[in-house]
Amino acid sequence: MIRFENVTVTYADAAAPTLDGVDLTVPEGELVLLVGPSGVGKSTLLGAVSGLVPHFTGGTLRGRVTVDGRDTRAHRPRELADVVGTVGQDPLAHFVTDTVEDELAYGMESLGLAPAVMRRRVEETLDLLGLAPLRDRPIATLSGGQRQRVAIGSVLTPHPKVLVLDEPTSALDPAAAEEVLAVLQRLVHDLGTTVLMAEHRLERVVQYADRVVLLPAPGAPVVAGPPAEVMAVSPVHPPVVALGRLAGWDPLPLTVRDARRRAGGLRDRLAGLSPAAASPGSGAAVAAGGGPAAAGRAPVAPSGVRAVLGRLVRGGTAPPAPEPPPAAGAGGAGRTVAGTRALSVRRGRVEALRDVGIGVRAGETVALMGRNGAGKSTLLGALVGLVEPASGSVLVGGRAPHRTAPRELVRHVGLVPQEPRDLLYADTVAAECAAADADAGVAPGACRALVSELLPGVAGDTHPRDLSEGQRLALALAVVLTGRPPLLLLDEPTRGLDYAAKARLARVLGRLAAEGHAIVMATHDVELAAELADRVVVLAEGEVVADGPTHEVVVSSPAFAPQVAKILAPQPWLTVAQVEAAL
Ligand SMILES: Nc1ncnc2c1ncn2[C@@H]1O[C@H](COP(=O)(O)OP(=O)(O)OP(=O)(O)O)[C@@H](O)[C@H]1O
Ligand SMILES: Nc1ncnc2c1ncn2[C@@H]1O[C@H](COP(=O)(O)OP(=O)(O)OP(=O)(O)O)[C@@H](O)[C@H]1O
Repeated sequence: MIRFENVTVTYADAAAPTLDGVDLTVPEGELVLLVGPSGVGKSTLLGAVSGLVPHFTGGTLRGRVTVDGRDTRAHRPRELADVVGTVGQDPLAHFVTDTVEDELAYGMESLGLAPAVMRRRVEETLDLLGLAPLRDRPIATLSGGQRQRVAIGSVLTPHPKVLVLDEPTSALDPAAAEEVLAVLQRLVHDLGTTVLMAEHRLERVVQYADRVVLLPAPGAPVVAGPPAEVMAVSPVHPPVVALGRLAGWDPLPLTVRDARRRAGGLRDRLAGLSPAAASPGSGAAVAAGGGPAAAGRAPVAPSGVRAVLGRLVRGGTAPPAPEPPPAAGAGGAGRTVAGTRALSVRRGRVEALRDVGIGVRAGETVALMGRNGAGKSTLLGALVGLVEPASGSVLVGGRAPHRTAPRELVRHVGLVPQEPRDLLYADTVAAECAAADADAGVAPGACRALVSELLPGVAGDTHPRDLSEGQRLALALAVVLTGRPPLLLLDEPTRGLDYAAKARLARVLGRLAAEGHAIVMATHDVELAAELADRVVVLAEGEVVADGPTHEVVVSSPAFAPQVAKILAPQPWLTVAQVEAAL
């Protein structure tokens, strides 16, 4: 159904091709998973199928890509729309209407489907994706995960033969991700739909794949085959595979269930041992950047987030340095740096937070978890003064954020928003980093070194808009981390990041926590939470429903337990690193 014949894609001004001589066949009615490190070219490959590459991205495509017999270079994306449905990494960029219901109908309208069919499919899709309560909502008021569901729903309704999905579960809570994958699998099985999907969270998806296609390194030949065979050699693999490789299991299990069946011996070896406290904060491997370049482009759109936070103190005099973080007690958390008391927040008609009381201490890393729309981003927003309390109070560094001047507030708190684009405004990575260094009043080069530590190989002269998703997130993280605020807020900080990059992020954050910075991250990434958080706070419909040490909260919940915990239960292990250290 999809065919690549000797396909080479080279972006304008790039030193080397992003894809080089790719040959690939995706048969009709298969679910094929595309995997590979951050920035390797997965989105580029998907774009060549939907026609976005090179029609919208520029650059050159040599060779031939056909979808259902149509050459994607000869057909613009619009002319492929009846065959291919595409969900990109940034759904917001592709929404064409204002409300949920209209967006679900739009694709069918442009294909001229009968009104009765349209009506039926909209209703089906609203139910399928849990969107019925949101049907009249303006899309602009939806949470990140709610938007991602709408984006997925809007490509399902026209029933295209081919679905091309770029990290479709990145903003979804674990249960929603399972639902979406079950829906996709049903389309593949029942309708013969062909699905090509790129994902980083392999623990969520690999068991649904008929085949896996691996891009191992930029420009390297693709490796395609049955999931277990590719996972055995892949540089990116889920914890279940990492554990299987560590324990020498053969064949390699891809599911928790298969791994549990083989785990008896490993459990025996681990009996009587206990997980050592993780110490991620050591060593700074700094690699130089290098790679493709892009010409100057229009600035990335500004946004409310940036206007209020972080990057506002630009030009002119350097801002006051951030307050040094209060010292943490040896091995334990220090004094409270931020907190809420009986906090309620309204957003439009929605009571997004209700009676929330939490405190965050110096040196503590807190994971905020909970369903899409539970109020996680709203809580982070309240901590930086982006949203006002309806009742109750918020204090950060002793101040009420919404009443504190931004210039003062940035000394106490920094936020990496869910959409990293919102934070970036310069024309190049280098300029962005220079501004971040100046804003923070630190030596030039600090931000750039952080970018390279998080994700080696990001070229300094690239326009932030041309970065891959993971590269852009690494840049946004570096910009905020350069400011070293005492309270660091991260909204879903792993989109586009491969496992190695996540481990490096964990190391950087671990270092900051050890120095006394407090970290609060809203995340659906249960593996990251297990690795990094001391404490997990679970929100449900705006209320705190659990708050406690990570191992207690996540292990007691099937939705939030990491793979290793499920495999080795009832033993107390959460991560492969813990198991490896103990053996
Ligand atoms: N429009 C563009 N112009 C120039 N370079 C680009 C453009 N789009 C992507 N690139 C570069 O091509 C490389 C591959 O990017 P791509 O988005 O395909 O990677 P990816 O594997 O999808 O990454 P991620 O996992 O982070 O989403 C990156 O180095 C990126 O900077
Ligand atoms: N401007 C707005 N008007 C109306 N409702 C809003 C607005 N902004 C957010 N909401 C609603 O408030 C609730 C909380 O949203 P929030 O973004 O805090 O959720 P979240 O837990 O971060 O979700 P996700 O996991 O999907 O990112 C959601 O139901 C959302 O639809």
